[in-house]
Amino acid sequence: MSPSDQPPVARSSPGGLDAPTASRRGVCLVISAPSGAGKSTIANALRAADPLLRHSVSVTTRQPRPGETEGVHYYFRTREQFDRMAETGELLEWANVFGRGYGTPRAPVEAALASGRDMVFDIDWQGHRQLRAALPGDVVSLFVLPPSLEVLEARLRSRASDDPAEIAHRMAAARDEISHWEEFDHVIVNDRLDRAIGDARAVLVAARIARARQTGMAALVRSFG
Ligand SMILES: Nc1nc2c(ncn2[C@@H]2O[C@H](COP(=O)(O)OP(=O)(O)O)[C@@H](O)[C@H]2O)c(=O)[nH]1
Ligand SMILES: Nc1ncnc2c1ncn2[C@@H]1O[C@H](COP(=O)(O)OP(=O)(O)O)[C@@H](O)[C@H]1O
Repeated sequence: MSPSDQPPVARSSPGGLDAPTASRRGVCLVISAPSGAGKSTIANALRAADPLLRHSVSVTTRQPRPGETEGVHYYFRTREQFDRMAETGELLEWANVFGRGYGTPRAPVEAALASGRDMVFDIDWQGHRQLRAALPGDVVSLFVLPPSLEVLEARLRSRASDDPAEIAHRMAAARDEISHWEEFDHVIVNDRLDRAIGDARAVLVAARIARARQTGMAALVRSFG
């Protein structure tokens, strides 16, 4: 293999921070968990350590929480606007979660993957299923478990972003979300946050290496004409 055929594996760090290349399609890291288990915290930590990792900003019909910004945390839309986006194919996947619409805009994902950018998705199990079907071979998934349901409830309360009725709704849905854990490639328990972030980072690095190997093999096979 000549140096130019080398797959674009990270050389400077195990995190794969090299500049993206069009010859290497990006990978999608899906992180799912019951509400309050820590998936946003983990996804934010991954992105903070890796500015090239893109966050897929979802569309939702729920109200913004204090501190949430349009276009950064979510695109906040009415139910009518959301339904129109779903009907016209603007959403790569969508689902109703806790009685609200949530969906992934299609165009940014397709552009990012084609230009070799990796993306992290904070979506539920329904979105994970749809994304896997829509982007075969591009998705690696991670399910985050809380140490216990008691800790999960305590985290939802301490986050103080939802009223007691909404917290009760989310706790009632937690068992159902957790029942889908076997559909995911990897499962971690978010007990100590630093360890959970390290585990998530290892999943991302492994996905990048696997993708680089595929790309490297394709380049090698092409070189035989
Ligand atoms: N299918 C799907 N689920 C989403 C999307 N965006 C967010 N979700 C999920 O919707 C649920 C509620 O999200 P949110 O209201 O932000 O609450 P949080 O998860 O407790 O911070 C979570 O399970 C998210 O993973 C999306 O684009 N598609
Ligand atoms: N390992 C952890 N230990 C203690 N608190 C945590 C841990 N991980 C996350 N948290 C806290 O729990 C709350 C819920 O986390 P968040 O990332 O918002 O969950 P999710 O996105 O899954 O709904 C937040 O207040 C967060 O700071």
